[in-house]
Amino acid sequence: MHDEPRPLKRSRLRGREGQTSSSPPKVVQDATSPAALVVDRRVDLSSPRASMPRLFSPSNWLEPDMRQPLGVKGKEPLSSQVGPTDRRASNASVYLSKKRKERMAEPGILLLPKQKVLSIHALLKPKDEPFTDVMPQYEVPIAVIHPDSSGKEDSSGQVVSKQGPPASESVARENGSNDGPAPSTETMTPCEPATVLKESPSKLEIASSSMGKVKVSLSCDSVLGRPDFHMPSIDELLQSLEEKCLRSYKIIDPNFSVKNLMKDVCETFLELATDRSNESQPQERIMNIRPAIDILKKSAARDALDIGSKEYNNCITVANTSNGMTDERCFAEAANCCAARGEVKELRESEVADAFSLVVVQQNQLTPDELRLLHDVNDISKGEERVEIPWINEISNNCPPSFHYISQNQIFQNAHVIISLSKIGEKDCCPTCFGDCLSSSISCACAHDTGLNFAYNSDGLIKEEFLEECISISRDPQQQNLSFCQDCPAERPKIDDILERCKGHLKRRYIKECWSKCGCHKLCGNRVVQRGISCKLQVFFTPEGKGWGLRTLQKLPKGAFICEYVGEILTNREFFERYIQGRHAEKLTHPVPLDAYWHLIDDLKEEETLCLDASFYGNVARFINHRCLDANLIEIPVEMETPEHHYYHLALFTTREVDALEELTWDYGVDFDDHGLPGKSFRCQCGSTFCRNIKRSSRSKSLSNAR
Ligand SMILES: C[S@@+](CC[C@H](N)C(=O)[O-])C[C@H]1O[C@@H](n2cnc3c(N)ncnc32)[C@H](O)[C@@H]1O
Repeated sequence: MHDEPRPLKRSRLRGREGQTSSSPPKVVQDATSPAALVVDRRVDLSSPRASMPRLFSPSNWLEPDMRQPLGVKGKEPLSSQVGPTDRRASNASVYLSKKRKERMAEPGILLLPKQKVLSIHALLKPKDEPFTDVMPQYEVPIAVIHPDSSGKEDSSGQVVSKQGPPASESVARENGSNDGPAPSTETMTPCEPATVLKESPSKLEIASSSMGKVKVSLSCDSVLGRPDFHMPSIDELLQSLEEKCLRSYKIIDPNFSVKNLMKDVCETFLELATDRSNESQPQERIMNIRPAIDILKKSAARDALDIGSKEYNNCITVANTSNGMTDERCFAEAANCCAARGEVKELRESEVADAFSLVVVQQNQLTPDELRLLHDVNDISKGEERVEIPWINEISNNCPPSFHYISQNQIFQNAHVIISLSKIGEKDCCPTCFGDCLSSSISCACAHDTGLNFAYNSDGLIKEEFLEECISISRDPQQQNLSFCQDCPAERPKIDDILERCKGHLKRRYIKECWSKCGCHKLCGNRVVQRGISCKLQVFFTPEGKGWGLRTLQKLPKGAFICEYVGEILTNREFFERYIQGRHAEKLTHPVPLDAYWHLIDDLKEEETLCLDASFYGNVARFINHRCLDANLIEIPVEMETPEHHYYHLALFTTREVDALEELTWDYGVDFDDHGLPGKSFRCQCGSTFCRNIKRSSRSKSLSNAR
């Protein structure tokens, strides 16, 4: 988009030479002019705001050689996505009025304060108009807002109309007045496409038809543009605009949609033009589809368009879905459906309510907590991590589920996790070490748990041998890798049920990292997990029906630390109670038992049998999907501040080299034949040859094929 070249502007003004700018334009019929042009004022697309640099886009994360693949859909050129109706409508040559105040002050401008508009223009109520054989198949715009007061004038300086009855005539008809000439529907002709595009390089247009429809259209003339001009897809354009709005204009609602903003423009236009706000029948009142949450009350984006409705800032649309969840997306989707079809469809309250059981709530009903749960598209961690973790949805309009992002485990209530320096004995730390423990010729005490050898190499990766051992323990469900409790803590909370036999716990290898009582540097090679996430990750919506997932935006080597599985630390009983109270009904996350030490202690107290629950509080690991057996991540317990193993950190490392944009997965250890336990009720879509959720017959076939 670029500013209009001067010669063109002059040519458009040619017909006005010799006129004073204050001469009031008249409305006449003209069979040769492209559209009915009544009022003009343009949005300056070349304003500094409009050309603000994109500070960030998910694709900026990519290494240069991988930027291309991210765009999954919407690759058709814009022109091919514009249906005949769109083209015809864009031909209606209508422009957005920017500031009502300014307009009123400017000479030669026809858009007046509301009452006057009503008395002059034909933008009143949508009403039934008889269709005759000669009428076009589509609705004919009867009013156009034109970029400047010069408008589309004939040589006498009159504003001209082609398709419809002049606005003043329609109003006269509406009012039952016989003063003006009768509107002649027979003279209406279809809008011819493209003529406007040739005349103006870039402009925002609003067209309104006698049927009460309003359409916003953006014209951008490539011929007059730069030589490097190329046509972006509509999806590309919307995504880029949305990112710009979210970032540059500080609109923090991830549901913000440019399509909806355009729809807002239409709705507000119609409102202003027809005084709909005063309509008495609420069920027929057109509902304003607004950007779901206008937190800043007055966004700069809105400023730029200055839609100017008083109540705009006070109302947001929130959908109440049938399952009782609050979801503003339904509404946006409904609007987007229309927009996707190239229509600016008016959603009436009754229609919307039927479809989604929507209610409109006031913005001030959102609690600070709810606002906090909205996800920043550029960083779902909200600054909690060392790196930004963007999220993207290339499949639908859904945004990630609400949860509190935490980067470190937090105790819910009863979990017995005592972090005390006095509990860390000589054998659990290395106070005399200095700098990097890995570079010392003698392994320190912190390497004891890993066979006098650190688990990490100098590149910060898990050493091959240690990693392979961890993988084989986790993937081989043989008896020798399992231990069984006499009195399994996992079974104890089910007090009313028949206690089941311990299902076994994996005998895991541990990593012991240096910590506060150690003398080494924070950058010591034996401190990897505690330094947090360092690779480029992205939360994305999976196309296979697994919901959200996590992927890497860079190629990762084998043994690389990805993230810790972070959540609330609950006792087993607390989790069980949470589960039976139904608090997990809508949550997809699973409890992760910290059970690696259970079998070694006979009288493990209840408050020491812990699990992690990331449903309500968690980090990015809560998006990692399950893959049976051959997942590219593995979880390894990491001990830091508490030497007794009943509480530990669970860190995820790559089991192999992982390509950029590959989804990251780990094996939850789900037993798909066990239907009794929380969080196991999904139909696995992992796609692995070793999937445990496929029917036994096909599983054995695929396993034997694999061998
Ligand atoms: C820890 S969450 C992972 C993130 C989740 N996909 C989301 O959208 O929030 C686990 C849930 O993801 C879904 N899921 C994970 N792995 C899956 C798989 N292999 N096939 C189908 N659904 C899966 C299931 O609904 C499961 O309950």
